[in-house]
Amino acid sequence: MTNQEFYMKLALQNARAQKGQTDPNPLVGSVIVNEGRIVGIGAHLKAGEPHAEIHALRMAGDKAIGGTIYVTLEPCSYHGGTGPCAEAIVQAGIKNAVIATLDPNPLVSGKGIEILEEAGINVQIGICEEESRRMNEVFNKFIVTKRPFVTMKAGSSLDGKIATHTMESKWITSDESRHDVHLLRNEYMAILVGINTVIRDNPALTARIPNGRNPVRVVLDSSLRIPLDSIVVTDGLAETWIFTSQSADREKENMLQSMGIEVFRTQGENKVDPSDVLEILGERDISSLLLEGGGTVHASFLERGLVDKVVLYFAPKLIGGQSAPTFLEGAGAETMKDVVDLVDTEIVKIGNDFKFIGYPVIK
Ligand SMILES: Nc1c(/N=C/[C@@H](O)[C@H](O)[C@H](O)COP(=O)(O)O)[nH]c(=O)[nH]c1=O
Repeated sequence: MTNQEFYMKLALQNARAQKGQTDPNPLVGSVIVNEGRIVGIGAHLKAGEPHAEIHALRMAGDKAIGGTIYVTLEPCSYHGGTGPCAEAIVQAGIKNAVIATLDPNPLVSGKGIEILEEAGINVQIGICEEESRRMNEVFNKFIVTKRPFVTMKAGSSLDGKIATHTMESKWITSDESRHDVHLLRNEYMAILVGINTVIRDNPALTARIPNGRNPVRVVLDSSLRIPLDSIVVTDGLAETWIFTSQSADREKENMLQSMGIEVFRTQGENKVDPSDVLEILGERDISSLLLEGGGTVHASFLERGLVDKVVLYFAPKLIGGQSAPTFLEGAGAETMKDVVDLVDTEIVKIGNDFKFIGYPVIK
């Protein structure tokens, strides 16, 4: 590992530690080094608060003069909350800038670099670029498409079942895995389930970890079948947004709204189109969405190419049963050329379970 990679990885580590706090802003970290010593470290902590570079420059003070700044994302060039970082870096007397990746926002990409270079600062781009881009996979998608980054999550047996054929499902995966799921929920701004999951499991869908941030609970319910005494309707622990269709009962809609539940009537006569859901969530500045099933919902997003990432928790169990539900239902692939391929895959052990992560190839 080169010196530059060492300092950039330290900046990445500081950025990553803020996951779940900075939405809808990206995760950004910065380290300032002068004569072989770290003189400033910073991370963007919360949207609206100072950027990572500003924190690092404040810590470095005069020791920034003649130093090198490492930043995981191109310094901003527009007047955000604390003024443009690129100009602050110039004012502080920094001599070299090492940047992991350019800003994905086409409106500003490259402008920060220009300000640095015009001031005579040596700029190097691309150190740990892939790691930085993957860390901000949510921001990178949302800032360009204004649609949430969608992760499909399931907990299942080795044979892909999410319940027995008698619909028993508590629990398939281990406590450690389910704790990891709550860490995942904490990172996402919204979590989505189909109405069958609400009726069958009556889930809370909250992030039950210390200082956990509960995502907005999104329920696809085309004919407003949701029981009024469901936890997601009555617990008040997080917002619940229900997406329904034109044919849904108005009376039920009014009843839910009187209980503080937002109901979105999408354009479909009897169905809710996932694309409409993503468009509305994007308009409400939801930059990340976790799909928690069931299999029909997963299929409806996956077959439209709307899933950006797959996270599967497999327990070393075999459930079997032709009618036992799996985490992916729907019509399914006709031929092998229609299957969904996953790339950049990773498998980690969690207790006796293992967690699979992969990225669908969008055809
Ligand atoms: N049955 C299982 C899961 N089940 C996932 C969903 O079907 C549940 O309704 C949802 O996680 C319940 O949310 P809660 O009420 O907030 O706990 N998911 C898992 O990873 N492992 C399982 O063994």
